[in-house]
Amino acid sequence: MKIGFIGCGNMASAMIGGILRQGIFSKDEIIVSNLTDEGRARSEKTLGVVTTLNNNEIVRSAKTVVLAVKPQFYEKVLTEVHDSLTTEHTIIGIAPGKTLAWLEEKAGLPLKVVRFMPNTPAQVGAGMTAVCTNDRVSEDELAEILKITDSFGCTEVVPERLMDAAGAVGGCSPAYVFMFIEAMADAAVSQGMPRKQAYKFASQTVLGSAKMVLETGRHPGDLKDMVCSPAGTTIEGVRTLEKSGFRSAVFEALTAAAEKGKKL
Ligand SMILES: NC(=O)c1ccc[n+]([C@@H]2O[C@H](COP(=O)([O-])OP(=O)(O)OC[C@H]3O[C@@H](n4cnc5c(N)ncnc54)[C@H](O)[C@@H]3O)[C@@H](O)[C@H]2O)c1
Ligand code: PRO
Repeated sequence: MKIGFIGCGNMASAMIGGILRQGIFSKDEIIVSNLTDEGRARSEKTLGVVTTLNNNEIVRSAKTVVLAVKPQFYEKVLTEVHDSLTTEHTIIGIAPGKTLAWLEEKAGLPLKVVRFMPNTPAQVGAGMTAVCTNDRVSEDELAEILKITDSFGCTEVVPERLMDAAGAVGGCSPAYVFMFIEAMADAAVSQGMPRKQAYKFASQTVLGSAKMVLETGRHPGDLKDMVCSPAGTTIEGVRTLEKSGFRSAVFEALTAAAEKGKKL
């Protein structure tokens, strides 16, 4: 086995999807653990990878192990697999708040530790992942790790002190963008547009606007100004968004998410 995932829910499935699509590893080189037989059957059916109910089997069969359970279960899982871990292992944490030092301490031996902060758009190969490592991970090993994260989207290597910021602007923000899309579509529906068409307009507009920021390299404010005709329709919407505290609401939401990450 090349890689093992302890827990195979939303995030693990999204990452494995990219790894398989890009041919980084094959189905028989990936092992995942599930809590129940139903979960195991689901992972086999949807991903076709090797499955087990035994977390120690993951650690015994793969040298790279991703901890893909909720942060509340990290300590329990690390205690459970402690005796199977060796200094040859690379442990990858994907939970907010679980630092490199914390992961190494709970693993109980000096090993390679990596943190990913991915997001759910990884499911469609358009993820954004922050990566940091401890100093046992060499440049060559990091390059291999980046092949994994690049398979499900874009990657930025960041210093660990930026992982909570990355969690907010990358990990959590899809939820806020989906809320924005939903609200835009609701408004279009209230103006008479069919629901399905409203989602298409809202989603494609978010996608296209993001693409403009990425591809033109122009300042978002500049791109916003291009849309606002003098005495036109858009600037009226800008006025009401500013009045409703739109920017501040987004600022506060991301700050709250980053601060929560520091406490987990
Ligand atoms: N969902 C996101 O947007 C996102 C983004 C970035 C990081 N993360 C992080 O990814 C991790 C997983 O999140 P998720 O959204 O995939 O959660 P999830 O609930 O979808 O998946 C977790 C899976 O782990 C399984 N599990 C729980 N305890 C287990 C155990 N002891 N052994 C084996 N399996 C066990 C659960 O049955 C579940 O299938 C979390 O730490 C989360 O913070 C999530
Ligand atoms: N989702 C996880 C959470 O809500 C981590 C980032 C995105 O905690």
